[in-house]
Amino acid sequence: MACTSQTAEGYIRSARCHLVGGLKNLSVILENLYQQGVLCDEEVSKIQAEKDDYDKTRRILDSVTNKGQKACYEFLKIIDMTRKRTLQRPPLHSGTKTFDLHHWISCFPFKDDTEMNANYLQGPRPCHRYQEKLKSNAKEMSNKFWGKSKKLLGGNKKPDLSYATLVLDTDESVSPSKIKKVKKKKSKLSRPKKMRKYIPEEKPDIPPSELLETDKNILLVGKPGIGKTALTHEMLRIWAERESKELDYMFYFDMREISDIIRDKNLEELLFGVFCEPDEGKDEVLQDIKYSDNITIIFDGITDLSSQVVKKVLTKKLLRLAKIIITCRPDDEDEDLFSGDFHRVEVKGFSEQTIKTYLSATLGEDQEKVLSNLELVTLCHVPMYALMMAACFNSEDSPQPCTVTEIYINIIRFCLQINSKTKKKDLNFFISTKTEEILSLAEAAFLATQQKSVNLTDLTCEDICVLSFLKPLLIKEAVTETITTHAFLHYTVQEFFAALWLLKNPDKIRDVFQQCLTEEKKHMKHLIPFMCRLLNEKSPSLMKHLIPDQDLKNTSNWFFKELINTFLPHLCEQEEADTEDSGLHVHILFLCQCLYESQSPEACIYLLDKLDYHLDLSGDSLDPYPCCAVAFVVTQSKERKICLNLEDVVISEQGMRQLFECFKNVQWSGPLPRQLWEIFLINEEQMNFVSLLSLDGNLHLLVDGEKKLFERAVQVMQRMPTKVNVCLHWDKETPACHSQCESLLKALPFISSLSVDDETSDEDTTRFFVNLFCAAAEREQQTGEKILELLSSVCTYQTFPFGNGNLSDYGKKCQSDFLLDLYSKLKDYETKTGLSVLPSLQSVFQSAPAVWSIKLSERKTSILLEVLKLQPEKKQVELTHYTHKKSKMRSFLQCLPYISQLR
Ligand SMILES: Nc1ncnc2c1ncn2[C@@H]1O[C@H](COP(=O)(O)OP(=O)(O)OP(=O)(O)O)[C@@H](O)[C@H]1O
Repeated sequence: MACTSQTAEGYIRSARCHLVGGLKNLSVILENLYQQGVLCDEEVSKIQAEKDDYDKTRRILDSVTNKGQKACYEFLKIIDMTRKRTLQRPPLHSGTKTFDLHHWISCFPFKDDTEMNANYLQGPRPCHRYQEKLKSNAKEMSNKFWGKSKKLLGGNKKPDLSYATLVLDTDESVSPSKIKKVKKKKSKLSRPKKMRKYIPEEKPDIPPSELLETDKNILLVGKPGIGKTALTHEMLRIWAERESKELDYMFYFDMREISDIIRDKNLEELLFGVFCEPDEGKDEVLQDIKYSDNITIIFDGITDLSSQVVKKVLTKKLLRLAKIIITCRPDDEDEDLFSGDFHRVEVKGFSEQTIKTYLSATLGEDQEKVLSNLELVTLCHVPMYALMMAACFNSEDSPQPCTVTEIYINIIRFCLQINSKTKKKDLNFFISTKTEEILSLAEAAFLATQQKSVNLTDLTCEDICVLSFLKPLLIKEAVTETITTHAFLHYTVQEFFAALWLLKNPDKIRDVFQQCLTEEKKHMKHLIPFMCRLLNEKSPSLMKHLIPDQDLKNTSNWFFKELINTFLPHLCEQEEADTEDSGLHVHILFLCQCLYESQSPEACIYLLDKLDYHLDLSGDSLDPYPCCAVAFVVTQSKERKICLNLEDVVISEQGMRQLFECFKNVQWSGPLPRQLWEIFLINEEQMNFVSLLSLDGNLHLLVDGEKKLFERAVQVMQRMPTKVNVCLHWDKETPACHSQCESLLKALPFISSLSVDDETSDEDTTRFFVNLFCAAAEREQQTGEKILELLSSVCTYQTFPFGNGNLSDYGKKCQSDFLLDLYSKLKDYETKTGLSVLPSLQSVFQSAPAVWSIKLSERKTSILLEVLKLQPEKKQVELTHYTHKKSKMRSFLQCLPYISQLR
C-alpha cells in the first residue's frame, strides 16, 4: 500500500475519500493537533463550529494538508497512536472488500521517534477524567479494604497491612483438593504431620501484576477467607498506581454486597449507578467503554447469575472486548458458566514462609505465641484466620492471655459477622437467631470427628454463614458418579464445633471422656480443651447465645471433677504398669492445658489437691503453650507451694519465660534448681542465664553429670557479668573425676564461692573436696599458678559445706568432721605424692567453727592436734563419743594447750 518514497501529504491525499467518514472521535484528533502545535486555538474553534462530522473531517484534512509535510506527518502520527479510538473498523462479515484504515495507517513508514509517542491524548477528555476518577476510587477501595482489617488490630503499634504473597495454583487438571478418590483406609499420619498438610506448598510465584497483564479472563477459586478479595484489591491497587498514558478502565463489584440491587439493572446503571459515575460526558464515556479492549471488570464472590447484566458480560454479549476476573468459592464454581474462556487459578492461601512473614509483621515478638503452637500455625494458612490470630494477640480490649479456644471463638464470631454483614453490636443477637444452623453444623462435625473423618456427610444446612467455615469436596465414587460433601477449612475448627455440640448434649460427655482413654478413639480428647473454655461465660462468648445459661452452669458444676477423676486414675494405672513411660505425664500436661483453657482456679486447686501438690513433668518436652498452662495451674495454689519435678525435661527459652512466672509458688529445694540449670545448659538457644541466676543466686551444677554440661557451665560462668556462686550437686555416689575437677579449677577466677547441696553425704563432700584440692595442688606444681590459695579463698567458711553463721549442733559436728577428714586425706596425699598442699589451706582450717565438736572414739588425736595447732587462738572443744582407751586419752591431753574450754 505504501511506498517508502511517499510523503505524508501524499499518503493522506491518497486516502482522503476513506478518511472522510472513517475518522471518529474528532475531538481527540483536534485536541492532539492543538497540543502538538499543528493547529491554533482559533483554527480548532472554527473546525468545531462546523455543522457535522463530515464537514469537520474535511476541514481538518484541509487544514493539515495546507500546512505542509510536517503537519501531515504529525497528523498521521496522531491517527496511528490513537487509532483504536479515531479510526473506524471495517464492518465484520460485510462480504464486500472495504478499505481498512487500520491496515492503511500501519503501513505508513514512520521514523523511529518513540520518545514522542507517550505524549498523545488517547481518548476524549471526559474519558480521561473518568479514568482518573476510577483510579482514585480504586486506591480508596484498596485502602478501605486493608483499613478494615487493620481496624481489627488493636494497640498503638498497628502494623501496615498489605498484600502478602499467596500460593496460586494454575494447574488446569482439576485441583486435587477438589476431587478425591474414596479412601477407605484411615490416615496413619501423626497429628502434627496431618496438621502440616494444611499448609500449601510453595509454588512458583505468580504476582498479581501478571494476572492483571494477561489477556485471558480469569477465574479465581478458593475457600472462604483464603484471599480472593485481597488478591483482586491488589490488582486494583497496581492498576490505580501505575503510570500509563493508555486509556483503560477497571471496575470492581463485590457481588455479595450488590447482587440484590443489580438484578434488573442495565450496563450503564451497573457501571455508573452502582460503581462510579463520570462527572461529564456520560454518553461519550459509555460509548468508549462499550468498545474498549482496555477494560477489566472484577466480579468478586459470584454465587449465581441471577443478574442479567452480569450474565451478559460473562457471556460476552456485552463488553465483548473486556477482560473479566471473577472470584468464587469452590461451592459456587459452575463449570458450565465459567468454563472455556476462563483461565482457572486456585487461591490456596499462605505458605509456611508467608505465615511467618505475616505474623512477624503483625505481631513482632508476640509471633512466638503463635509459632509455638503448630495447630495455630497451620490455621494461619487461611489468611482470614491469620488476621484473626494477629487481632487476638494484638488487641488491647481483650487482655492476654488469650487461650487457644478464645482465638477460635473470635474466628467463629468474626466469620459469622463478615459473612452476614452484621454490625458488631448486633452479633450476639444474630448468633442466637442462627442457633439451629450452627448446632446442625456442630452435630455434623461431631459425627464426623467420631468417625475420624473430615467429610461431613450428613450436613443439610445451606446457610451461607455456616458454609463459610467449609469447603466442598467432590468425592469420586465411580467413573460416572461423584458426590459432594463438605469439609471444614481446618480440622481443628471441626473439633471446635464438635466440642460445641457435646456441650449441647452433656449426657454424652462422660462417654466421650471414656473414649479418650481408648486407643481407637483417643483423638476425641482434642475436643476437651475447647469444651473447657466454652463452658466459661466470659467474653468472647459463644455458648450462652446458643444454649440456656442454666444448662451450661449445670454442666460446669460436674464437668471438671469428672474430667480430672477420669484421667487421673488412668494416669496412676499407667504409672504402675510402666514407670519408664515418658508419655505418662502427657496426661498431666493435658489436664493442665484443659484447666488453662477453663481459666478456673477452683478446678486447678482440685487437680493439685488430687496430686498432693506434686507436679511431675519429668521426661517431657514442653512447648511454650503447655508451659503457660503449667504456670497457670501452679500460680493458682496460693496456700501451698508446689513440688515440681523437671528431671530430663526439654523446654525452649520462650517456654522458660512462661514458667518463670510461677516459681514463686514452687518449693525451691531438692533437685529442682539443678534440674533447671540442666535444662538451660542443654538448650541450644540463647538462654537468659542472668535471670536464672537471680532465682537463688547460685549456679547449680551436677558434678557427676555429663562432661559436656559441665564444660558448658564453665563457659556460662566466664560470660557472666560478675563472679558466680556455685552450688554442687551429686546424682550418683561417685566422686568427681579428674577432668571435672580440671574444668572447675579453670573456672575458679569466675567463681565467688563454692558450696555443696545439703542432700550430699559428708563422705561424698569430703571426697570431692579432697579430690579438688589434690587436683589443684598438682596443677600448681605443674604450672606454678597460685591456684590452691584461690581455691581455698573460694571455699570460705561462709560457704563451706554446711557453713552458715549459726551452726546447729549437727552442723558443727559435720563441719569439724569434714575439716578433720579433709586434713587427714590431704596429709595422706602429701605423703603419697610428695606435693605440699596443706600450707595453702591454712585459711580454710582457720575459718573453722568457734566450737569444735569431736567424736573422740573415731578420731585420730594426732590429726586433731595438728589442726588445732593451725588455729590462731585457743578453741572451745566439745567431746562426743569419748573413749576409754588410755593411750587415746593420753594423746588427747597434748591438745589441751590449744583448747580454751572443754565440754
Ligand atoms: N494476601 C493477603 N495478604 C494479607 N492479608 C490477606 C491476604 N489475603 C487475605 N488476607 C486477609 O484475610 C482476610 C480475608 O481475605 P479475603 O476477604 O480476601 O478472603 P476471600 O477469599 O475473598 O473470602 P470469601 O470467600 O469469604 O469472600 C482479608 O480481610 C485480609 O485481611
